[in-house]
Order: sequence, then C-alpha cells, then structure tokens
Amino acid sequence: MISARGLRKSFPVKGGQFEAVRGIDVQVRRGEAFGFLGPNGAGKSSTMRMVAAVSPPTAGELRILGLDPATHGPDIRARIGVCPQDDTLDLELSVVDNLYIYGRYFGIPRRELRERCEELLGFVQLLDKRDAKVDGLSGGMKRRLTIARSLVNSPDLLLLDEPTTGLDPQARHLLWDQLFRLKQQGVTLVLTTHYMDEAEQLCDRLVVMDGGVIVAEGPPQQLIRTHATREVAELRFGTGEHEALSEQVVDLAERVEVLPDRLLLYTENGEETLAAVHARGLRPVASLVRRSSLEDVFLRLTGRALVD
Ligand SMILES: Nc1ncnc2c1ncn2[C@@H]1O[C@H](COP(=O)(O)OP(=O)(O)OP(=O)(O)O)[C@@H](O)[C@H]1O
Repeated sequence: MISARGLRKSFPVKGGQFEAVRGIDVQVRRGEAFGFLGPNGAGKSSTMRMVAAVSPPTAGELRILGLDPATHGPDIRARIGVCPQDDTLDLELSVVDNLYIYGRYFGIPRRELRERCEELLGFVQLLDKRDAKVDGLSGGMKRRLTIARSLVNSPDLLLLDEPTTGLDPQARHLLWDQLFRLKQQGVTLVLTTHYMDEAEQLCDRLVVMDGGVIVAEGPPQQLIRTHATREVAELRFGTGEHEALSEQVVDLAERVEVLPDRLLLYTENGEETLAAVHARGLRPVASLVRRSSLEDVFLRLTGRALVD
C-alpha cells in the first residue's frame, strides 16, 4: 500500500533548512495496521503529510497505492481517507451535513451518498446526533465524526494522525474498537501516536521514530522481546538518591536504568528482584512490578523517556 525509500522532508528555516524526516524506509502491507510511534517532533506528522500526498518529499522514493504522489496526487487523495490531527469539521453545520458536503467533493451521487452517510453515522455511533450542530459535540464525538468523514469515499487506506490525542479513556476505547472493526473489514490503517498503549493495542507492526529517523521496527511484542526483559521492577527512593543506589542493585537485574525519579530494574521475574532488593536492606519509598512495554523499548534505544 505504501512504499518509501530514503524519504526526506526539509523545511526552510531562518539560516537554512531543518530536516524533519531524515531518510526513512517504510513498507506498509495491505490489510495491516501500521504505526509511527515517537515523541513530539519525531517527524511523524511530516511523514504522514507526505503519505497523504499533500506535502511533497524533499528527496527519496515514495509510492502510495503503487502511485507516485508527484504525478498522481489527485488520484491518491481520492482513494485514501485522512483523519488529521486537528478536527477540521465545519462547526456551524450539522453532523450529517459535514459528511454529505465532504462526500459531494468526491462526486458521490446524492442518493448513494445519503445512504453512505447514514451507514457511517451508525458505524461511529452518532445517529442520534445526526442533525445536531457540530459545535456542541464532545471531543470524542468530533473525532468519531472526523473518522466517519474520512471514510466517505470508502478508502482502502486510512491515515490517522494521533487519532486519540486529547480524548478521555472511554472515548479512546470506543475509537480503538471502531478502528479494530475497520481493520476487520480489510481497511489498511496507518496511524501516528505517542501513546505506547495505543501502538501496542492497535498496530500489527510499527516503526519507532526519533529525531526524524527510524530507531526500531517490527511487531510491538517482538520489539519488546528484543529490547527489554519480560518484567520491570520500578523503585522510587528519595530525590537525588537514584544514581548512587543503582550501584547497589546493578547485579540484581539484566539492566538498570536510572531516571530522575526512579530506578528501573529489567528482569524476568520482577517480584523476585524486588524481594532481593529488600533482602539487601534497601527500602524504596514506593515500588511496583509491571510488564515491559514500548516505553521501555524507546528508553533503551534513545536513553530518553517517551513522555506524553
Ligand atoms: N512547516 C514547518 N516548518 C519548519 N519546521 C517544521 C515544519 N513542520 C514541522 N517542522 C518541524 O519538524 C519537526 C518534526 O515535526 P512533526 O510535526 O513531523 O513531528 P511529530 O513527530 O508529528 O510531532 P507532534 O507529535 O508534535 O506532531 C519538528 O521539530 C517541527 O518543529
């Protein structure tokens, strides 16, 4: 569905060029959910805009649905769905009119479009808001409507830029459920996110981006297995004590990561490791054991936390 080689994007800035995407290779297969995971400024949105055929690459080779965006931009845009980071709905119009007017851009015949709008409103659970003005909808509803709008032209490929940023947990879960169902229907999903749980839940494969480059690539669970242990014991001591105390526990784990507010002990059995820490007479003010996550992968690869 998408093939990128040596993809680059630079922006003119005072005194020269800023390279937001610095030569990435990506292959997205039909029917999969593919993620770009990374912190703010990693280059995810810049990549998505190139893949949506709205921002030309500075260099590299890009094919979307087998087409070159430089020569087939309108064809590509007609066949994909794009759900941008900021809701770009018409707040003054009703819910159904937002869909209907968008659908008219694609030249969908009126009767077919009317049916499609009802079907999509049902899918995103907004039928009861059909005639409400968009202005009064909650954030989650607006996002669901934006997704419905991106599906008006029945795309095989749906691009979602940070689909759940700013939503409460319930709204996020509802949206995840809808994205799962789209995937089951055969829609290829490409999304950016800086939420690790979202990437783990939704993506079959992902790339981890940082500073415009890809630092890791693969299925989430495989990345976790490759770059982290099964479990992590997190220990909080007094402020400023972590560096010194790390020396005393370094032999109890496969790897110890020192963060300003805690120590992370990477281990196959977190409870055993915690017991060993206590057996040494060390008394953390707080501790917990959890499974390793993509956060740990990011930390391992970049030395920084993937903060929200
Ligand atoms: N039009 C532009 N002109 C100059 N710099 C830009 C432009 N667009 C993006 N950048 C810079 O490129 C870098 C990557 O931005 P991008 O929006 O792609 O990152 P991101 O990973 O999507 O982050 P976010 O989660 O904040 O959207 C950032 O440092 C950003 O400031």
